[in-house]
Amino acid sequence: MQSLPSFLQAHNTPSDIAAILNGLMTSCVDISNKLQQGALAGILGCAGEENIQGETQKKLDVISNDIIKDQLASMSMVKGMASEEEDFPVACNENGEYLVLFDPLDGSSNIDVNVTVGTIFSILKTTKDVDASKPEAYLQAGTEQVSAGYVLYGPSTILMLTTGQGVHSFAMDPATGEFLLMRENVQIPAQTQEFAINMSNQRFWLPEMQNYVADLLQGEEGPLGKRYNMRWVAAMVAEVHRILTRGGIFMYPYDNRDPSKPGKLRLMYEGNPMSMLIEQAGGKASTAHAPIMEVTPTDIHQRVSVVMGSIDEVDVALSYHKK
Ligand SMILES: O=P(O)(O)OC[C@H]1O[C@](O)(COP(=O)(O)O)[C@@H](O)[C@@H]1O
Ligand SMILES: [Mg+2]
Ligand SMILES: [Mg+2]
Repeated sequence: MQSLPSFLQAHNTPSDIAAILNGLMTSCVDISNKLQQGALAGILGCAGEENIQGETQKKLDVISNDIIKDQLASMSMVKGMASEEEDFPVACNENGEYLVLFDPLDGSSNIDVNVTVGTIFSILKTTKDVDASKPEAYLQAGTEQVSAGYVLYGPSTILMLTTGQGVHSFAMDPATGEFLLMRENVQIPAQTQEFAINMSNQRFWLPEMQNYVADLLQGEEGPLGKRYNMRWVAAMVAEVHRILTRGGIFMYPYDNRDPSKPGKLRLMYEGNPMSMLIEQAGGKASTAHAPIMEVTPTDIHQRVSVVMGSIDEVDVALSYHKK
């Protein structure tokens, strides 16, 4: 089986991008091992701090963030990084030409209940003259990403990766820490009968989303004419992984719980990288009004509403927003 470094080489991945990806995987092996140790290592529970988004940080949010930060800071091609768990971007190496944005631990409310979590990353190209300590340096649209992916820590540890030429999956061999190629050119089925949304927020959604989900729930007796199943893991990595594996639609729509936040998920650390994966696998990713990757970012921590997955089903959801 082909290892990640030899796959990247065989696919002529620019050496700097390959080095960043291999470096990120070194960090993810470390995070995977920490998660395996779990309670035995005394690393579950809260860190006693809040991140810039006002969310309580878990110890493992902080540990994972530090692992990735230390790794990237040592890499000459990394100009700077921005993390969901860091208030401000971190400038790294002056001569670097790449920026790395990441959600070190996605789905962190799952940690204490021993359920799937993940790491999400996005890589942008920059120039040597930018000031990577400034948020403005990172405000590129998702269409500019040169690579994106996630590592899922579940029953096995899996990498889903794109460098703009399809989506490929790798499984970590726990004995060696190597990521080995499992599937090339993953494709999402165009149609689905499975949706994922946090139904407890229903009363906060806009009427368009209320109407679409009401029709999903009517099944074969409703206008969509088919019976749907529902899943909610509470980790975007797991929801997107399910969609890349067997199709589906995942939504974290705008809601009016807090009018200052157009959705819960973060554009730069979650929305953009996951959209690149979904679109590279033949799916579609939208805010409900525009492609997520075409949103012009104004803040590194900004939120975005998300409707992504099987292309035909996403189009059905979007049709409710045009009515
Ligand atoms: O609390 P909810 O509504 O179930 O939220 C779940 C969503 O929040 C997230 O956990 C947010 O990510 P973080 O854990 O990185 O903050 C997503 O992965 C997931 O889709
Ligand atoms: Mg997250
Ligand atoms: Mg997180």
